[in-house]
Formats: sequence, C-alpha cells, structure tokens
Amino acid sequence: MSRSRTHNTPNRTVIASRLDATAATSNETDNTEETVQADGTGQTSDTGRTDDTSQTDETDQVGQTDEIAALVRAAGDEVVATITQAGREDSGSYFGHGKVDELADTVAATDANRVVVDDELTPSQHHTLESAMPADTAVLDRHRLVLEIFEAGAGSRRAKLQVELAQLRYDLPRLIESADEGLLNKQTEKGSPVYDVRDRIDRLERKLEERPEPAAQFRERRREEGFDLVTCAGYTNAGKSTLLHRLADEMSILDTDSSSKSDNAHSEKDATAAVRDRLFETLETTTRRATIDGRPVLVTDTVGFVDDLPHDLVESFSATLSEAGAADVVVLVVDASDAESRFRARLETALDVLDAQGVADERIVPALNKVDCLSTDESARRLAMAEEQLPESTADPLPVSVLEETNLGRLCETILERLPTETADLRVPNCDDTMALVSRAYDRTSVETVDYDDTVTIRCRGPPRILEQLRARAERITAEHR
Ligand SMILES: Nc1nc2c(ncn2[C@@H]2O[C@H](COP(=O)(O)OP(=O)(O)OP(=O)(O)O)[C@@H](O)[C@H]2O)c(=O)[nH]1
Ligand SMILES: [Mg+2]
Repeated sequence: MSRSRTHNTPNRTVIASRLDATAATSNETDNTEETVQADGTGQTSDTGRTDDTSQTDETDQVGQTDEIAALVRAAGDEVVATITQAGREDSGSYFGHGKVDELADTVAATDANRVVVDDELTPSQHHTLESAMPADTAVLDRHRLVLEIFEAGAGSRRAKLQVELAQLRYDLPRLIESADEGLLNKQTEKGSPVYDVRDRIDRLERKLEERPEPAAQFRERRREEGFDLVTCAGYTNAGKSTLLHRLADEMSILDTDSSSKSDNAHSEKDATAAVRDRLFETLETTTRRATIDGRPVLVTDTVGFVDDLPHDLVESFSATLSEAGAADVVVLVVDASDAESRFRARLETALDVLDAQGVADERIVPALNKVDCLSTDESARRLAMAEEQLPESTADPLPVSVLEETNLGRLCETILERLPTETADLRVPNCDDTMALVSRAYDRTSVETVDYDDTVTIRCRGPPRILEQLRARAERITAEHR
C-alpha cells in the first residue's frame, strides 16, 4: 500500500502531527493554530532531537514531534519538513481543510514522497488524506510506520510471518476503503485484491498456529531446571540492550541461547557507540544465560515500549509483555535524561504496563539510566521524582550510567536481593550419596553452614525450586539409609 523508494534512496518524508492541546502555548481560541517547519535545503541532520527544536521557539510543542521524527529515521527515511496543528481532530480528513492543502503544498515544495501522521488514522481519513496529496505520495500513520520498521528488522521466520500478518490485517480495511465499487463487488472472487489479502491472512494465521511460540516453551524448560528469570523492560532507547551487554561482565554471562540480528549488531556498535537516539533497535526478545552470585539466571532483553501503540500490533510486543509477566525480577530501565515531564509520564506508563501484566511491585528493580547526561542536581531531582512515583514495595530506584558503568555492581546486588530466595536446613545420614547432595547444594545455592557428624546438616539459601529439589533428594537418601 505504501510506496517506498529503493533501499539506496531514503524516502523523503513530511511529518504531520496534531499537537496535544495542553502543550499548545498560544492562541487557544480556534482549532487551526499551527507551527510549520520546513528547512530550506530539504536536509535534516541525523542527530535526533535537536534538529526539530532549532527551527522554532515553541520548543514545548515541537518537543512532541521528537519521537515520531526518531521513528521516521529508524525506518530509514529523511525528514524534510514537519507540520503541526493544534486543536480538535477533523473526523473526515484528520486535519482541517486549510491544513490539508498546506500539507499537499509542502509535499510538492520539498519533493517529498511520504507523509507520516503521528497518530492512528481511520481507514477513511487515510483515504481522504492520501487522495489530497500529490500523485504517488504515500500516507502512513504511526502504526503503519512501526510495522515497516519491524518488517525491515524481522530476523526469524516466525517474526517475518507475524509482521506480514500484522501488516495485512492493518491494510485490509484501508484497501476496502479505497477500492471502487466494482472491485468491492468482486471481493469474494479469487484474484481480486481484497480476496487475496483475506486469503493470505487465513493462511498466515494457520501457519503461525502450527508453530508454537518458542520463547514460552524455552522459558518453562529453563524454569524446571531451576533458572531465575530476569527481564529488562522499558521504553525504546532507554538503554536496555546496552545494559544487558554491560551486565555480561558483572554477571558473567556464559552463553547466548538465542540472539537476534539487531542484538549482535548492538554488541559491536556498543564499543564505539556515539550517544544518539536509536529507536526500536531490538525487535525480538533475546535471552542469555548468566550467573549472579552463583545462581543461574536467564536474562531477557525485550522490545521497547513506545507511546500510543496497541500491544497486539506485533507479536514481539506481546512477547515482551509475557516475558515481563513471567519474570522473577523486572529491571525497569528508564531514560533519566528525558525532560522531567516525559520522564514522569514514561515511568507512570511503564509501571501501568507492568501492573497490567501482573508483575508484583516487589519484583520491580527501577534503574534510572543515562545519569552521565545530567548534572548532580538534575540527577537528584529525577531520583526524588521516581521515589515519589514508585510504589513502596519496588526496590529503591538506582541512578545508573550504563555507558560509564556507574552503579552496575549495586544494580546486580539489588537484582539478587529481589530474586525469590528461601533458606533450607537439610539433615541426612552421613553416607556417599550425601556427598553428592552437598556438592549439588554448593553448585546451585549459597551454602551457609555444613555440620558433619553421624548426620550431615546443610543450611543453604537459594531459589525455592532448587531447594525443593534438594529437600526431595535428602528425603530419598534418608529413606534409603533407614
Ligand atoms: N549517555 C548515555 N547513553 C546511553 C546509556 N546507555 C545507553 N545509552 C545510549 O542510548 C541509546 C539506546 O540504547 P539501547 O541499549 O539500544 O536502548 P534499548 O532500550 O535497548 O532500545 P530498544 O532496543 O529500541 O528498545 C544508545 O545510543 C546507547 O548508546 C548511558 O548510560 N548514557
Ligand atoms: Mg534494545
């Protein structure tokens, strides 16, 4: 549906956004208040948020288009202009008529081939807007843009099928909206576009049903083996993957069970990474084995949250949420270098998302990342804000800088403190089998004392599931030597 230029030529994209009325700073009287920025050269710098704000004084308003601009760049496009309008949505064409004309003029003047609208458009709004643009201009909304980013980054066969399915489900009502009557009459006929899309959707759904979600199976198996599950969650660009990579040293990450293309790319880039926004770097969850103070742990890196996207849009979002729901500890990574209002809003949303997944507050370890970008005062203010916002039973928020490796040791200690831990006293007769039990206890738990006499008493602390196994083994030994 959307026409793209070839891989070598980035799309020239105009961003069109309706501003949140509460952030609109002037002229509250009508619904046509606007800010237009188009840079004369049609060039846009690649450094993220600063290019938007440099062209206007109304930084509050324009700050709202930062994220969509970063998403457009994540899709490989060039932003050639940004058009904003404050006020109510027009139900027919989303923007008011004057604004639609202006958008069309801007597209023509900047030789753009795409318009990205920072919201979800109804099928009819999409059709009306696209029809009003110069020929061969594709109109995409935020959801479609995200699907495109996932399409480009999908690594596994399953992810590819999922993204294709999500795109077709998204496109179908829009295809019907733009089809003429003759075509619609033929929608039950084989070979008509609508029929073909429906048919492909059916086939994809069946294919995906035949392939059970691998992560869930893998997780259950590892849990049975006594692994604790730690998940890094949070907004896109917060630093989750960088953290996982750095924790590898602290936690002695042993092995990679599965890895996505983007994660490997990350590892290499991290060494020299210039600090810039990179949205949706991780497009599939990635799990690694680690040991933390002798405890075997699975650490999962997840797909970042982004505002205003339904979590069922792509399976990798829902997989991310189910990883968080299943985890023993969720490290909630928050970008502390965000402006205060965004920092607060994102922390709030992230907590709501985790809560909706049934993640108990005491399982959350909040890490306020990128404090290297903040002054001591700013950092203290973010910490105070987080302390005020976080429920009482989460771990205390920790200011960290993953890049400068500040406070990572403390973060590991906090994770360890929050892993489910019990103490067991095992009493067994002193025999050969007991030595194997002691050795197993040393391997899988933290052994506090061992007293050797006629009976051997072992006091150890560790994951409940492992202690259960050790108790069962101790009972078997005792029964066999009675
Ligand atoms: N200044 C600073 N930048 C950081 C820090 N940690 C990560 N970054 C940068 O933030 C950007 C995003 O980091 P990622 O690790 O890709 O973020 P993510 O949360 O995995 O993002 P998604 O995979 O998109 O969800 C990168 O450019 C990192 O180099 C930090 O402590 N300080
Ligand atoms: Mg990532």
